[in-house]
Amino acid sequence: MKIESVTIRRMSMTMKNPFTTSFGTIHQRDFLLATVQDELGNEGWGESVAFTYPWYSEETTETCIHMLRDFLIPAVLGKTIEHPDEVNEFFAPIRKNNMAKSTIEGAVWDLYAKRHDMSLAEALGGERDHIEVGISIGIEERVEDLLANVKGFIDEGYKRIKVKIKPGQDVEVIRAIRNEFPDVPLMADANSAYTLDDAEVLKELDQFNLMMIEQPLASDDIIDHAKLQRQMSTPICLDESIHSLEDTRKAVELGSCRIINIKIGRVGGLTEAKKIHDYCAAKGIDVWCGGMLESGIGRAHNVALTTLPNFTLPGDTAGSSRYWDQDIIKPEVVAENGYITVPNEAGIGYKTDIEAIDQFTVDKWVFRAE
Ligand SMILES: O=C(O)CCC(=O)c1ccccc1C(=O)O
Ligand SMILES: [Mg+2]
Repeated sequence: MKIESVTIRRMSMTMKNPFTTSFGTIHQRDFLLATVQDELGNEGWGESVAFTYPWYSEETTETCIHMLRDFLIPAVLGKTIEHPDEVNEFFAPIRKNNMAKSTIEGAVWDLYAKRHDMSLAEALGGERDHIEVGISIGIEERVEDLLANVKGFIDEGYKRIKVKIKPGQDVEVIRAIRNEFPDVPLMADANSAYTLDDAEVLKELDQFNLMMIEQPLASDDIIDHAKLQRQMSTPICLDESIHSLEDTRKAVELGSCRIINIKIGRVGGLTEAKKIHDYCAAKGIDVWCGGMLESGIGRAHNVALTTLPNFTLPGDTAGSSRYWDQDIIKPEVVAENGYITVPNEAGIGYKTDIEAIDQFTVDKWVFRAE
């Protein structure tokens, strides 16, 4: 298939509820959508998960626009591609910028699946017709509000509860949840808010039978995580530290984690995500699919990826209604009793709602092959 055109849209969607991490609160979700078109008029869609502020990683919406316009789109425009794995080869000379790369790569995967009349899940080699999902709950100032949120999501049937923690809002918060909900599958995500100096506090979390603690230490660290894992019985899960299969191999060899959160954007696309999945399957490391407060398009990619067999733990891909009053796909992603049914239709399997997309578009650029 020939890449005839690429369209980039800058989107801005208001979140139903603000989401607070150890870094701050997100009210407005600004992100990019990419549409790639082939010579037959088929269209594939991808989403950039970068935020406007570089708190989670160094990438931002603006750096993604720069990378896409000046390097990544020129690398694929007019090219004939047999399989989406080839996109990685075109991007190989360009360092890092994984979220920017993933925007196009994801769109090419969707295009490829549609062109071959398969679902994206099928194109990836997925095996499940439904996936188990959990929920990620932001920090609340009042523990009562957090407990009410936790209860609401347990009642909705989510398969595991993840809460954000930060220094000063950790052991007591988890204790309060455990007191109320002694058996709920529970985990904590620190988004790199601690250092090894906090090991004593982190070790206190061992008493609460958590499924895991996600990214307690620095976003670029695997050494200290290995030291911490040796002192803690709770499995460590890495998120921010893992950008590639190579990072995964090193973290696993060092013993820096026992679980990996795979985010398509963070690792540069579905091809790399699948490689990490396969490696972890061979090494007996469980993986789950992380979330980045995606719109329906990124969410659909997450659903498809999660159909691979080693996604053995519920991920963060909750239903659209957790994030949006109105999503940009039809139907929206629905989580029912903690399960999302994987769509059978070609590509991402959900229709893009172009009216809604236009409504949330604040800028748009079209690039055509010569
Ligand atoms: O619900 C979601 O999409 C995931 C929420 C979440 O935990 C998160 C949201 C934004 C940035 C980073 C993270 C994270 O997993 O660390
Ligand atoms: Mg995380």
